[in-house]
Amino acid sequence: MSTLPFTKMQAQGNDFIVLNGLTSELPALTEAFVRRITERRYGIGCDQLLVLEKSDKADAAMRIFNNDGSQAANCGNGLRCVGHLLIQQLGKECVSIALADRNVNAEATINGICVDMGAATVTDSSSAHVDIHIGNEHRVFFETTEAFPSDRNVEIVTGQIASHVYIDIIERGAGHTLACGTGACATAAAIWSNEGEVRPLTIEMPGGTVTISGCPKNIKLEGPVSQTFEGVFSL
Ligand SMILES: N[C@@H](CCC[C@H](N)C(=O)O)C(=O)O
Repeated sequence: MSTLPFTKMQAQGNDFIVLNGLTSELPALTEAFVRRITERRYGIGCDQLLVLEKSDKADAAMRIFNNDGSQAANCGNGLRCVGHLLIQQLGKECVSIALADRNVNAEATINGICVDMGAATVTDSSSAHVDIHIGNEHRVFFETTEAFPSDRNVEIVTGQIASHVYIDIIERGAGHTLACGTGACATAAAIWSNEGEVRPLTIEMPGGTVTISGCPKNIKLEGPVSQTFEGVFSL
């Protein structure tokens, strides 16, 4: 039986398996394989599988798979976790990570890891919600008077006190999660759009807190991450 090395990481309880294709040979990333390794009882278990590959335009390319087997275009918490791993492995202060539609930079700060997420764009809105594109798609609800869509990530604003914003999350492809990095960015971008003012916000999620700063053209996502364990998966 062959084995596959993996690293388990988390950011505010949003948990990831990282497979490093820069240092090990990977199996075919079929939907069946993704569902098996991400399953919490028969596999290792996680919200998202992150796969690192070689890139000619960044320190590494990152592919993202939800635990239902679907692929995703962005993952803010995953970028912070992989940023932390690459900073340690490469001994650099700042690392670059390539996604399908953008390159992001990650650096270590006093508060954990900060990632320059690139642009977050408002694509639609109603009195109840604002839609945001940040590589992947989000609908941020300020009132729950409309049905939740299943084709995008959903953030529900449950309270706001000054610059502290409380949200719940239902992720496309992973269901309820304790935190979502792109969801935190989308929430800030939706609030900036509604208020007509750009200011740093603290986003409080069920699993922990992140800070959002920068501006809609380049949102910064910052907060702690940790490596929880390393192991080998039996193929
Ligand atoms: N947890 C992530 C988002 C992961 C992908 C998302 N479920 C999608 O399908 O777009 C984050 O931290 O951003």
